Amino acid sequence: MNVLKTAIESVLIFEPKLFGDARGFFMESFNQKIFDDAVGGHTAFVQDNHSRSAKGVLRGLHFQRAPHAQGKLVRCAAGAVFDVSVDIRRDSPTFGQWVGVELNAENQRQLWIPAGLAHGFLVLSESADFLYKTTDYYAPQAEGAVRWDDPDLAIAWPNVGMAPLLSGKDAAAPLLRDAVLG
Ligand SMILES: Cc1cn([C@H]2C[C@H](O)[C@@H](COP(=O)(O)OP(=O)(O)O[C@H]3O[C@H](C)C(=O)[C@H](O)[C@H]3O)O2)c(=O)[nH]c1=O
Repeated sequence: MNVLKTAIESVLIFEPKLFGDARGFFMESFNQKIFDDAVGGHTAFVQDNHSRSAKGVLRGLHFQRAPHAQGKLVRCAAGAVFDVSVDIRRDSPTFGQWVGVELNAENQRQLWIPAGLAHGFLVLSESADFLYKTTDYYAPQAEGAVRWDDPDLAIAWPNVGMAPLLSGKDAAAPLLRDAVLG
């Protein structure tokens, strides 16, 4: 497992080792010891999620407020997505900065998004199966969202030849300054 740092402290890219042969491939998609060593301490996951989306679907930018903030270890098992993490921690030196990385079934890359950051992704392939582990349970009463196209964030979403397909919730999401500072 190769671990890469990003522009946001503690947001990490994991590149698992794929063992290919005539049958296909094998990889360890999660190893608790490797993960804990990489993030610097034991991290317990309590929930696994799986969503499937068509091309052009954009889910996000979402977060759960404390004390229900979720750390997320995300990957794209089939297809390809542009995955984004945004630092919305008001006291962070990288507040308002974002990291974007393509996760796909070829590279099987994973992104670690610590609790307190917002997360979203745009589907690049005809369909994408998105799997992730979370460090806390779903708490809809604590859910927050930030607009995917917030001009202060200026996220460089790839052009997939269509307007993003959003849920009603995401289409109505507030700007970061209203979601977090307001
Ligand atoms: C997240 C979640 C949702 N649900 C139910 C609630 C709704 O009836 C349905 C769809 O929920 P939602 O539209 O919020 O799903 P996404 O838009 O994929 O939300 C996720 O998208 C971004 C990318 C994230 O990082 C979060 O994990 C999460 O906010 O699943 C559950 O039962 N449990 C859950 O943990």
